[in-house]
Amino acid sequence: MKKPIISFRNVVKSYDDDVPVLKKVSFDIEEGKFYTLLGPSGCGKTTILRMIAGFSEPTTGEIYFEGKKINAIPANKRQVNTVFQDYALFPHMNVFENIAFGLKIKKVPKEEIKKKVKEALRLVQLAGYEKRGISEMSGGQRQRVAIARAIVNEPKILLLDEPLSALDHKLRLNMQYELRELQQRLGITFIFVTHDQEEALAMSDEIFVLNNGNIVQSGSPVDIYDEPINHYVADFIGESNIVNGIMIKDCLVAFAGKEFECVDEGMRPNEPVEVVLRPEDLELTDVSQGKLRVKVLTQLFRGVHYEIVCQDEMENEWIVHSTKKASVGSEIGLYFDPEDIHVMRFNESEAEFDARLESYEDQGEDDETI
Ligand SMILES: Nc1ncnc2c1ncn2[C@@H]1O[C@H](COP(=O)(O)OP(=O)(O)OP(=O)(O)O)[C@@H](O)[C@H]1O
Repeated sequence: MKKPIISFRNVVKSYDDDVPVLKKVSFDIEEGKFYTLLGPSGCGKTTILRMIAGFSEPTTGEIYFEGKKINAIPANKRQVNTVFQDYALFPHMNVFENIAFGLKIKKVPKEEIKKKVKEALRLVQLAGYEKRGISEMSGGQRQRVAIARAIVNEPKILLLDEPLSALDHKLRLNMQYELRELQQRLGITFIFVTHDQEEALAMSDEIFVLNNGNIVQSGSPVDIYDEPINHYVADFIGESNIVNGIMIKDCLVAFAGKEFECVDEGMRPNEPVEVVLRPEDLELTDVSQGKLRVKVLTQLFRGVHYEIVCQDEMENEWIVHSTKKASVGSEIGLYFDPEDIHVMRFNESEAEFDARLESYEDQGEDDETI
């Protein structure tokens, strides 16, 4: 890994001597990538963002920016800008004044401000909107003004705290695409917070999945979707069938009363495991060709596919997403390939996540302006 732009080492955050809201969190952020902090409400995503921005300090542990400790560096001395959920635009100012605000405070010369605001507006595809009032802009346009206001300062890191949550579904999808494209064009590091797994999968280079003050897994969207580390991640990232099983030996797992060839290795013989099969990886077939014999319990039309709930002979329920229809009450077969089976250890812990972090040495310098 390249030298990280941001590193957290054993960062704990507690309020009022309570149970910590972040419990010894360690991670590295590489420059120029799109990161997403993903997790349910209250898991600590915004707390991490606020500490990167400099609005809040760790109770214990260290935060580094390009190798320098920045725990106590105030927000205005960091090369970091934030786009907030509610955009926090000034309603009485026009678009130009909103975007120019920070530069004016920094006493940047007028001509330079004009040039920078124009460029920022071009980047968010709002060229020519300088004189518009904020109240005359749509939700998506306000969102873009908020982004322009953040990027006009040329930050090295842009933090985005659920910036799409106020938008309707279609606009949200458009903005996902635009944000991703903007990040690639600017080449700066984006750290995006969301509780929406589809958004995280669509936009990110790297996802950190959080639960209850811990990072439980980090990786590319495909890694996290295909190889969830535990039940929580498998359940949170997309719909999953999760059943208990036994890893008989390398590449052979038993569940639902049968043995199946798989691709997982490295577990103890006869280790109890959880087995994940994604609904879209299950194919409906004849009983004779299926690997599992199931009875169809319910079927719902979901637009792109049917969602079919079946039950096997051991009474495990299986959700199947299929473009084919099934008949409720009929007996059918489910077919899947060995690589569609994802085997997870029980109790894959956060301590193991920390151990997997590459060690990043020479981080001993004290706080200083960066
Ligand atoms: N200033 C504060 N004082 C006390 N507790 C706080 C404070 N700020 C946050 N918390 C608590 O810390 C925990 C984590 O909050 P945080 O805002 O980081 O979660 P989140 O994952 O961003 O959630 P959401 O998606 O709802 O914004 C929550 O239990 C919250 O109540």
